[in-house]
Amino acid sequence: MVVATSMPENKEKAIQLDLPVIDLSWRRDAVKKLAVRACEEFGFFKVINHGIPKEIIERVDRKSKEFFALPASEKQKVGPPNPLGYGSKKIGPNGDTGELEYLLFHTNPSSINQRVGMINKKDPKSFSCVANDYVESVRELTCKILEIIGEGLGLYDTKAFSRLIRESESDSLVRMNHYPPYHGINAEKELNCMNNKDDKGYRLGFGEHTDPQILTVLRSNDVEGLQIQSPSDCTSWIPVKSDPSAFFVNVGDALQAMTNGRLVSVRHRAMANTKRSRLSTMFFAAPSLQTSIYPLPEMMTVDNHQRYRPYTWAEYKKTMYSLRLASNCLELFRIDSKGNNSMR
Ligand SMILES: C=C1C[C@]23C[C@@]1(O)CC[C@H]2[C@@]12CC[C@H](O)[C@@](C)(C(=O)O1)[C@H]2[C@@H]3C(=O)O
Ligand SMILES: O=C(O)CCC(=O)C(=O)O
Ligand SMILES: [Fe+2]
Repeated sequence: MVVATSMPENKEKAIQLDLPVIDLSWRRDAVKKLAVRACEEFGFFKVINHGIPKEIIERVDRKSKEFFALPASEKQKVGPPNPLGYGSKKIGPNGDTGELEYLLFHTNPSSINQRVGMINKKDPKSFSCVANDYVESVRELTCKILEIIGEGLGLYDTKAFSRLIRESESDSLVRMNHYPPYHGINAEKELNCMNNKDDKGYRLGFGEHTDPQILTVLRSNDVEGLQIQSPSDCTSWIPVKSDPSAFFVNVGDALQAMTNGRLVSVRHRAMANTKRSRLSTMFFAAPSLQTSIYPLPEMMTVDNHQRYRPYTWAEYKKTMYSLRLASNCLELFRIDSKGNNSMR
């Protein structure tokens, strides 16, 4: 049910919407139908009863909080985000900025060990062990969700997506974002004069974009901020109610391409709250660099021609890193009904 609640002057409509919730303890038959429907309509859903032990989640939350509380000089020891490392306010290589700091790592255990070993010299393994345990549990959850989606789509090979993430060469990433609160004596007043804020005075934390990978699995603390673009209207943003006990799943560009546009890579953004820190952790599930991504034959029919040209994940990454955050990278790989592509 969609309800327009207000029409603020900044032209962005605030809408309320019941976002899809998938309970993994439900019957498989129901879960697969609902997951596919959610990915078609919103490109997004919330997962509850996911089975990831509370201790794994609590430990990663604690480590992330401890890391971001360190002095800047300590955090910088991780190295600048090129693109992996520790970053503050700068997002990507093309001038994008946001009110956040972050850690971005490859998910293979040695990548995390190498980079974070620099921080806690007394106990170099503690951050990496906690992060690696988290990554492995969330990788498993991601594969389970991808298999549910594969079944829901009626694929002959229901593991076609999950196999790419289980590969040892998978290029999956993990990101920890910290959106600090905005203090200062005149915080509220200053915010009212700032650009990059919404009608509640929240500042833009991470600007609008789609995720380029196959699937993103996100978890956050209880501070809201994530918003997804309404499927029916590109100027409306739907705030996602925070739920630290749940995971939030969104379709990425590669899954949109492999399903020939049936599942949608949703545009989303994160706002920074004025009063409290938002902490979020994302697992970006990606294939290996040499994997060829193309619409699966089962996703094409006489009425639905091939919508994207084949590309390797390495080619897509190169293109995406040449673009600004808000760009629509997948559009450059689209082909029309005559098979023409604008990039070639
Ligand atoms: C501005 C950029 C940051 C980004 C790479 C890009 O050139 C465009 C896509 C951005 C994004 C969004 C989702 C993920 O957070 C991310 C790690 C990714 O794979 O694509 C970031 C990139 C980044 O921060 O390096
Ligand atoms: O931090 C968040 O809540 C979302 C961040 C995000 O979308 C991203 O890092 O790609
Ligand atoms: Fe994202």
